[in-house]
Amino acid sequence: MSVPFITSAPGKVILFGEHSAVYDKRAIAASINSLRTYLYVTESHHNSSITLDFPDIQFHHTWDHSILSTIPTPTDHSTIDSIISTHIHKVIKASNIHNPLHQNATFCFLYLYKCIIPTKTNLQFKLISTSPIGAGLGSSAAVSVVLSHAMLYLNNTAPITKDIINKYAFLGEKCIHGDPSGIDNLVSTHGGAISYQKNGETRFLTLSNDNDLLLTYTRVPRSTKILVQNVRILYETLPDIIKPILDAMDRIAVKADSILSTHNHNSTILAQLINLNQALLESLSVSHESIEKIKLLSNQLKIGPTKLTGAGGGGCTFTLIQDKSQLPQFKTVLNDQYGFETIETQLGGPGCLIVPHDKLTSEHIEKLNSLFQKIGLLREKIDDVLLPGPNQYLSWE
Ligand SMILES: Nc1ncnc2c1ncn2[C@@H]1O[C@H](COP(=O)(O)OP(=O)(O)O)[C@@H](O)[C@H]1O
Ligand SMILES: C[C@@](O)(CCOP(=O)(O)O)CC(=O)O
Ligand SMILES: [Mg+2]
Repeated sequence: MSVPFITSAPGKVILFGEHSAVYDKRAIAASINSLRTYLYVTESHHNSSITLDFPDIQFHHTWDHSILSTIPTPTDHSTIDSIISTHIHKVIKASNIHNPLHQNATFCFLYLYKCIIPTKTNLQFKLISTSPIGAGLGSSAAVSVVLSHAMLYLNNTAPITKDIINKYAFLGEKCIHGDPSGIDNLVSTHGGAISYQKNGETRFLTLSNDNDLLLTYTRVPRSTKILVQNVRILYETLPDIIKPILDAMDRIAVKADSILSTHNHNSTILAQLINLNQALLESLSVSHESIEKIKLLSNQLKIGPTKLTGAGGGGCTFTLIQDKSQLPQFKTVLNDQYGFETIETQLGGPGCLIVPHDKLTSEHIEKLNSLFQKIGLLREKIDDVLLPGPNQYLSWE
């Protein structure tokens, strides 16, 4: 068997079009080159079993394969089958898994497992992330991508393409989100910057180098699935009012696409589009007082426009940095007065990557075994061993 090996996928920022993307409107998102999710797959110590070790959400579980074989194998890999879903929920209940984060992750894992590698056993899946979870940075998509990539590698029956990884990652997002647009898994699979419309054209964009953003993590937990459901209720209750709002969000993303597709990015108009998109998201009740605090402060200090990213309700914002003179004060107030975490990052990093079994040396394996044993590691410590880039320790491909 081709273990151990490791896969990884980036987090993402939705620059324009979250929520409206679910209604087939255009959206623009980009990967984050410094925040990634990693999946280390090794042989399991428990015979004929599957073990999940997800320390970021304090979840660890082992199933004997006889339990998993009670779940039927899906035939259609493009949608969630209700009968199979019922069987998986029965296994989750019988396994006494009650925490919603654990249930989401388990359902996603088991559905993809039954689709891609239903007969494989004696495997352990260890997953860690440097990206905040449930924060609007696409952690659910990154989990879906690393699991899909790993299982397709274990299946080893067909060439692995980014398109097939994305297809299964979209299925994984459906397990966690319920009604995803597909933009999160697409950006986490391919990396870079993407202009996307669910039933329209997908275009890869080239971001200019001066895309300095400050990410601010409010530490306010929230569930994308619930936030997306709430917008759906609003849409079905007041369609004549909500449809024009979604149409306006679409036009903002289309305008931003036209600006980002040229080389002289008009930052004044981009700033206006960011502010307009944020205002429309507030009209859908997906903002939060923590987000408003960051937006007001960035305006007061004339840093640049601030907008929530992802489903909202807390989570993260991004601020397009147009004037750095007050940036130290901005970060100090956010960190010390509000207790938020600020992350300076670049957009447009690589998508999903793998270090296959034959590219891991015994030294690499020793280091990975030690790293994945530890919990609560600082982001820098994880990056030193795992982060892909010009000075990478592992041979990512
Ligand atoms: N590092 C991780 N370990 C285990 N599960 C994770 C991890 N990151 C994300 N998840 C799963 O994804 C879910 C969060 O998805 P979601 O609510 O869409 O937030 P996000 O905005 O981060 O995508 C969690 O409930 C959990 O099931
Ligand atoms: C709200 C939405 O537009 C983005 C969700 O992003 P996240 O899961 O909060 O990172 C949903 C979607 O596009 O699938
Ligand atoms: Mg998500």
